[in-house]
Amino acid sequence: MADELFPRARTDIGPGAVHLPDWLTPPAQLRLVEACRRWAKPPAGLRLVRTPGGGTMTARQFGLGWHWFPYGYAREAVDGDGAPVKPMPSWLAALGRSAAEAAGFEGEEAYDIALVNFYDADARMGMHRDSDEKSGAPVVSLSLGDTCVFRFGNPRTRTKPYTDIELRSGDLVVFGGPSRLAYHGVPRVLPGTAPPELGLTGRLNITLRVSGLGEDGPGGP
Ligand SMILES: O=C(O)CCC(=O)C(=O)O
Ligand SMILES: [Fe+2]
Repeated sequence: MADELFPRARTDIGPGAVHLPDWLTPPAQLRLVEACRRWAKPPAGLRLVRTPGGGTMTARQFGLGWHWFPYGYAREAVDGDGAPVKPMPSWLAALGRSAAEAAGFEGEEAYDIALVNFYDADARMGMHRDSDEKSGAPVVSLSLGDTCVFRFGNPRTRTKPYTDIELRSGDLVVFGGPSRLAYHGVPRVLPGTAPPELGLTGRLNITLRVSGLGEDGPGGP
């Protein structure tokens, strides 16, 4: 949605947390959506995530490189079909690196996890911290499709202070440093706001992360 006179500005949303609007070009967005459609198919494809309390997450998910489950990482879809997780493509790892650099971070560790969430119109994500990784490298978050409200808080409490921002297709958020373990969530998706050329009903979010779990994971040497 390019409905402003002025481009949206790069904004700090916390110490070490930055929002870079329109970071992905429209063709790059389309390539990522097409790739997500391929990866989302079985084996180890898009699944409903059950939480230990007996609930289900409303966003459906799959991983590349490592499989996230509540609450840890495995090399197989241990809470899904049990199949080996698909490898993390080197081009996606490189995209993670360049996104972190665009946000002002430098680091040597390779991005070896992609977690992809698919939100339909009613899906949300409660306030949580990304705390199952063993590395302090910044989390890179790419948004595709429908706009959402993204709530970015602080590392101490899942309540205020927090900032609500709109994430649109192509936007990048990177959070590291003092905000690496900040609580964040997605209170709502704005249905029907995806760029029409993506042909996507809903929202995809890709977070790229460094596992810190070692070299010999899927897609490793
Ligand atoms: O969908 C988003 O923007 C956030 C996703 C997220 O927080 C996560 O996957 O841990
Ligand atoms: Fe998260």
